[in-house]
Amino acid sequence: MTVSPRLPTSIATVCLSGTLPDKLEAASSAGFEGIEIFENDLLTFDGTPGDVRRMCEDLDLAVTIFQPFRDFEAMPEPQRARNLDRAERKFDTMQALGTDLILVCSSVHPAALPEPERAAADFHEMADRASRRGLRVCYEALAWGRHVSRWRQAWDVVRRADHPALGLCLDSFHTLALGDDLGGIAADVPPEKLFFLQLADAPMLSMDALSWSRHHRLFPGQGELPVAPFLAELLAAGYAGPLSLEIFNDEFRAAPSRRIARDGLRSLVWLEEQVGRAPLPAIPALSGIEFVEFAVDAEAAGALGHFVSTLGFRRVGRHRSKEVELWRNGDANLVLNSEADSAAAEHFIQHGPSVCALAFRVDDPARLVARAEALHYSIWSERIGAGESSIPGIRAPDGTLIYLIQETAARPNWENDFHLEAEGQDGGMLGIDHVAQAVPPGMVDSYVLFFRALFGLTPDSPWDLPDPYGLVRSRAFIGGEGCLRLPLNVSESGRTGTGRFVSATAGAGVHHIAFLVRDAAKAVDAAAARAAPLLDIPANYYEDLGARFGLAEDELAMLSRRHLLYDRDASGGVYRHVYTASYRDRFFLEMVERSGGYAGFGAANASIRMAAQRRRDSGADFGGAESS
Ligand SMILES: O=C(O)c1ccc(O)c(O)c1
Ligand SMILES: [Mg+2]
Repeated sequence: MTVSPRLPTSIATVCLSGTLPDKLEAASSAGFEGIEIFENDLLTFDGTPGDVRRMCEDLDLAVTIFQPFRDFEAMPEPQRARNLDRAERKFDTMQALGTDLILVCSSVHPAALPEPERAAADFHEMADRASRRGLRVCYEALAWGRHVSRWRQAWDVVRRADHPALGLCLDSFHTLALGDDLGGIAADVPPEKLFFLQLADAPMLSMDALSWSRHHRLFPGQGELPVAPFLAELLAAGYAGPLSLEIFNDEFRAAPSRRIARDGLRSLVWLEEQVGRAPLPAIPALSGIEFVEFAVDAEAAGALGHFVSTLGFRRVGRHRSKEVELWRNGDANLVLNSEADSAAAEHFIQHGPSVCALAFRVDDPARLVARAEALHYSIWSERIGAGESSIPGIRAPDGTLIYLIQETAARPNWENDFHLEAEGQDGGMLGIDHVAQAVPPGMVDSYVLFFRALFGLTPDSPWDLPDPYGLVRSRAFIGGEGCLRLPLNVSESGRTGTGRFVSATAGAGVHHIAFLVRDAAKAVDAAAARAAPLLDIPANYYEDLGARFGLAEDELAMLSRRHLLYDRDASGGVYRHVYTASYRDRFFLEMVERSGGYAGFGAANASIRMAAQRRRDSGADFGGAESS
C-alpha cells in the first residue's frame, strides 16, 4: 500500500484567543499551513480584507475558507434575491481575502422552506455566480439546522443542484454529535464533491447539540467522539483537501493562543497517526514511576525530609556533584533537589517548594523522546557531571519535567549519580501508586492531549469530588496496564484544596502522591509511632461504612481505630488508605493497600479526606517543625 503524503493542516480563527492578527500569528508560529477566516473575526478587525490577505501571505498561511454564510437557502422572495445579493458581496470579500471557498451552513431561519429542490435551485444559482469569479461554495449540515441537519440531507441538496462549483463540507462534530456516521459515503459521493473537512472532538454530554457545539468542542483526541474513524472513512472516500480544526470552546477563547494552536497542530499529527497516514515513533512500554522530584531550598529540604521521614522514608544518598538528596522507602524514591542553576531551581523560584519532575520507567526512552519531538513537545537535558547518567526529560504543559528512565531487569542504577549511604534497610513500600495533579481549568485539555497522544494513557471515568468549598472534578489517566496512574484534578473554585494549590504554587502541579504498601494497618501503626500528621476521620464515616458494606464489627473497629479509609469495588477488590495533612497547604501524601484487583482511587472517600484536611489546616498546619 502506498502511503499518501500528509494533507495540509488548517485551523479556524474561532479556535483561538485574541485579535485577528494574534490568531494568525499563533496559527503560523504553531506550524499551520492554512487558516479558516471566521466572519466575526473579520468584522471586528479594523483593517481591510486585503490587509488580512497580506498578513496571511507574510505568515505563510493559506486562507483555506471564509465562513460561515448563514440562512441562505430555500427562502421565499424577496429574501431569496436579497440573499443572492448578499452572496455577491461576500464573494468580493473572498477575492480580497485571497480564498476561493465559502462555507454555507444549513439554514436555521424560521421562514426557510422545507423543500430540497428549492434549496438546490438556490445553490445552483449561487454556485453559478461564484464560478463566474473562479470561486466555489460548500454546504455544511448544522446539527440543529431547520430542515437540513445531517450530511445526507446536505448531499441530497448538493446532488440535485448539480453544479461543479458546489460541494459538501463535512464537520465531524455535526455528524458524530447526532450519533450519525459516514456509512456509505464512498459509494454515494464522488471525491470531487468532498470540498472541505472540519475536525472537532467533544466530551460526551447530554445537552442540545447547539450548546454542546458552541461551548464544548475540543481538538481531536481531547474528547470522546470517534473522530479518527470518521477521518479514515473520509480519506477512503477520496477526500484530499486540508484537515481543518474548528473548535468553539469557552476555555480556548480565554487561553494563551500559542499554547492552544500548538495543541491543535499536535492533535492533527496524532490523528494522522491514528488513521495510518503518517506514523509516529511507537509508544514504548511504560512500567511505573521511578521517582518524584521536589524543588526545594535548604530550609524546605529539611522540613520536607522531616515530613516524609514520618512515613518511614530515609535519606539514603547524596548526589555526586549536586545538592540533591535521595530519600527512599522500599521501592519508593523521592528526590529533593536544591541545586542552584538547575531546572529545579528555576521551578523553585516560580512555584516554591513543589514537585518539579516525575520519572517514568520506560523500555525505550529514545523512542519516546523522538515521539515527543514529532508532537512538538520540548525536550530537556540537564547538565551532568562526568560518569553520571544522562536522563532525557519532556516538558509537561505546565513546565513540570517528565524524566524517562530506562527500564532494566534490576532497579535503575542510582549508584552512577549518588553516593548511597544507607542501603540495605527497607521501609517496606512497594512503590509509587499514583501521582495526582491539580490543574487550572484552562489547562486540562492540554494535559489530556499530552497524556493521550504522547504516552498513550487512557482516561478513566470522571468523578465529581465535593470539597467543603467547591467541587473538584477528577479524571485519572492510566497506562502501562495499570502501572502508571495519574489523576488530574480541576476546580473552578479558588477555595477548594485543588484551587488553593493552584494559586499557592502559581500553576499546575503535583498535589498528592500515593505510595503502595503491603499492609495499610501496619503502615499506619508505624507512621503513627513516628508522629506522622495523619488525618482524623469522623465516626460518622465508619457508621456509614459499616452500613454500606456490611463490614464485621472487628474489621470496622480495626479501620476506625487507625482512621483508615476503605472502599470496595463491584468484584470485591478492596482499597484501604490513609492520608496525611498537607505540607504547607501544597501537597499531601497517601499510603494505599490494594487487594483483589481494586483499580480505583477511593474516589468515594475524597470528600471525607478534603473535609478532614480543611479541619486540620484551619488548625495547625504541618510545617515540618513539629507534627500534629
Ligand atoms: O455554530 C455555528 O453557527 C457554526 C458555524 C459554522 C460552522 O462551520 C459550524 O460548524 C458551526
Ligand atoms: Mg463546521
